[in-house]
Amino acid sequence: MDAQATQRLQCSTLMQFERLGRKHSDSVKLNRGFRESKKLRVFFSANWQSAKPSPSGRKTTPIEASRSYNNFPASILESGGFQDPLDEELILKNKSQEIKPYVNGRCIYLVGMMGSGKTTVGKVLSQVLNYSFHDCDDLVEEDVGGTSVADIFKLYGEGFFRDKETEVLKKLSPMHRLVISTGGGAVVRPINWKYMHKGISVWLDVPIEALARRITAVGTNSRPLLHYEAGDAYTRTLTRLSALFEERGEAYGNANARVSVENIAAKLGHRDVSDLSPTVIAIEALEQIEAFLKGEGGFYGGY
Ligand SMILES: Nc1ncnc2c1ncn2[C@@H]1O[C@H](COP(=O)(O)OP(=O)(O)OP(=O)(O)O)[C@@H](O)[C@H]1O
Ligand SMILES: O=C(O)C1=C[C@@H](O)[C@@H](O)[C@H](O)C1
Repeated sequence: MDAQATQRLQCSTLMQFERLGRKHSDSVKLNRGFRESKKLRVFFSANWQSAKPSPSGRKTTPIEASRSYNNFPASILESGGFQDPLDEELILKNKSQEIKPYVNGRCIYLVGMMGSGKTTVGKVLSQVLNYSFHDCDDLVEEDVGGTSVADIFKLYGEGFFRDKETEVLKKLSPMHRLVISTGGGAVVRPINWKYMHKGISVWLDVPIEALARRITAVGTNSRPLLHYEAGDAYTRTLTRLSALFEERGEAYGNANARVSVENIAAKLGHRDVSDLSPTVIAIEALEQIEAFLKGEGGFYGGY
């Protein structure tokens, strides 16, 4: 990235913090040493915290953000937690506007295990980027005359399903301005990566235990690969997911960007990844996409 582009990005994030600060309070202190020390620290006053309770009734804690210039733009989530949904929405909107020109219409492919939130987070991303959302499983079902994924597995077998999945990815690959939730197993076929690499791929990395909890809550009817193990529902799901992840963990690593919900939770001081809203995860996805674009070598330089 050239120096001018770097400077533009710094200014934009700085302004984003400033805008947030002005919206809520006049008492934002920006560390004056930022440019010299190459660090930005933003403090929102305790004043603001008491003047503006979160709609959920939770008391928000003072926010402190520390940005390292070296890995700029590192996640805005290091701020210590924007617990107000309105703040999350605003940050998401600003971030999407900031990086949209650089994404330049490329499709975003979300990959990850079953239940990792590809559909939920994908819809948030598509809305904020003004892209269309597509779910590969739905497209396969349509292609097979409205047959459910579970029935496709039962009637025609997994190989047939995987062929259809590849066909769908091939059809999507020349398109633009889509957010695509891929099937959990789409990563295993190298040919699928050829298609997905036409866009930007993002791996939603969620711990197996959290996946098993989510899936157990909604049931495994639509997830035929989870129908085999014995035991209670949670243990069965966990066992099967663990085996699948053993096979696929490496393949998910082919994605251009990785969103680790464990990392987000750690940054925000949450003990449970289930406390993270889809909006916060979407913000991190945009941050990681941005980091990928920076690393593409010269892409930002054209702007
Ligand atoms: N951030 C989140 N916190 C808690 N629950 C979530 C979160 N994101 C998604 N879920 C829940 O987890 C379940 C699976 O989510 P979703 O359908 O988005 O995952 P998916 O990756 O698209 O799954 P699949 O590949 O199996 O279709 C849903 O019940 C959803 O409501
Ligand atoms: O993880 C998988 O292999 C799958 C995930 C689902 O999205 C579906 O694509 C199908 O049930 C297979």
